[in-house]
Amino acid sequence: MTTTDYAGKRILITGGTGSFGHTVARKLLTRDVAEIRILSRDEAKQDLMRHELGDSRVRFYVGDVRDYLSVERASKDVDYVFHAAALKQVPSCEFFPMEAVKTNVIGSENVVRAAEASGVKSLVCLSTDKAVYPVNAMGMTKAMMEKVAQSHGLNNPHAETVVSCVRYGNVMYSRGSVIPLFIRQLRAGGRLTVTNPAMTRFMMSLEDSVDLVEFAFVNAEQGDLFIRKAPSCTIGDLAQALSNLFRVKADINVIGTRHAEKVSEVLASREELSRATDMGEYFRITADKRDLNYSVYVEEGDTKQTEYSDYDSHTTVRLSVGEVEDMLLGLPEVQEELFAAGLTPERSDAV
Ligand SMILES: O=c1ccn([C@@H]2O[C@H](COP(=O)(O)OP(=O)(O)O[C@H]3O[C@H](CO)[C@@H](O)[C@H](O)[C@H]3O)[C@@H](O)[C@H]2O)c(=O)[nH]1
Repeated sequence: MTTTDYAGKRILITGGTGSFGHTVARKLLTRDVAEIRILSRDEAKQDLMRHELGDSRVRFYVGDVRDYLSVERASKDVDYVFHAAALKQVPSCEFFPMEAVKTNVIGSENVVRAAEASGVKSLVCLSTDKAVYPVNAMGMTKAMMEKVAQSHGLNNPHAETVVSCVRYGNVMYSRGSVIPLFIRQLRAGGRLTVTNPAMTRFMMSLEDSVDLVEFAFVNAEQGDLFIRKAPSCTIGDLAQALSNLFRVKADINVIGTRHAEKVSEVLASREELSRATDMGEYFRITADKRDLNYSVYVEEGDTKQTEYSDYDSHTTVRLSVGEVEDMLLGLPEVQEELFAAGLTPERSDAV
């Protein structure tokens, strides 16, 4: 999709008041879009966003993806949908798994159904690496969301709406995540709560994640799932990089892993990679498009799977402490935090 493909189009962002929604909306407003709709539950956040963006092309719909009618209303006459509404916090989903089912699974099905009913051209659903070999309710429900998205094409060969998914790693400085937490702790004296210094996570900027969704809109065929290749770092190195930037000698307090955390994450499994296309910075993983008549397919085991290994945050390109500092310095939020602390946003030697 080129810039002009958005011209005159209506775009719906579910869960649109979050950091992803803000970034996408800002980007789209620089193009000639007819309308951006934000569907979300929190009217106060909507009001804040309305004032921040100050553009009459942005319209706000109070509603909940759990409620089909509210999704249907927001989807009417829409061309493209970014489905970002989700329960994303691992610990809260552990305590309230059925709430995760309602939003992430049933809510996503509502979004798919409403998109098809409204003749939407393309819908991209945002998923996470935690959906691969999931061990927590957040990941399990996101894995189910991916299945719901893929089954749309399987069950509707003449579907009008192309439904695809993208999987992210950790989006740096996202709300409630470890980077803003460590910064707060550094600015409050430097006692850092580190779960396990050896844990690794894929690191992506918000811009990278928005690019990934746009890539999906341009390239998606029914049921595709896209990932963007990403480097990783250990949480110990992340803590060290932030300590260096904020010139604070951190006092590391190892608190142990939280509910249902993994020591590393997998962005794509070996089984998926065996049917993926390497597109340079991205992988396209196609849906298994066989129907239920398995007997008509040639009986051949998939030997290719053994040639691949998981795309795992322990084995992908590993960032050094200095490289993590460079990535952090590229984030406007970290620059602002450094200015607020009276510091110059630049690399510094280990403290
Ligand atoms: O006080 C803390 C909190 C977290 N961590 C560690 O920091 C890493 C990142 O944690 P966090 O930023 O909370 O992210 P995740 O739990 O990995 O989950 C995030 O990343 C997912 C993608 O994998 C998103 O889907 C989720 O919404 C988002 O919360 C993990 O290794 C944590 O163990 C600490 O060391 N100390």
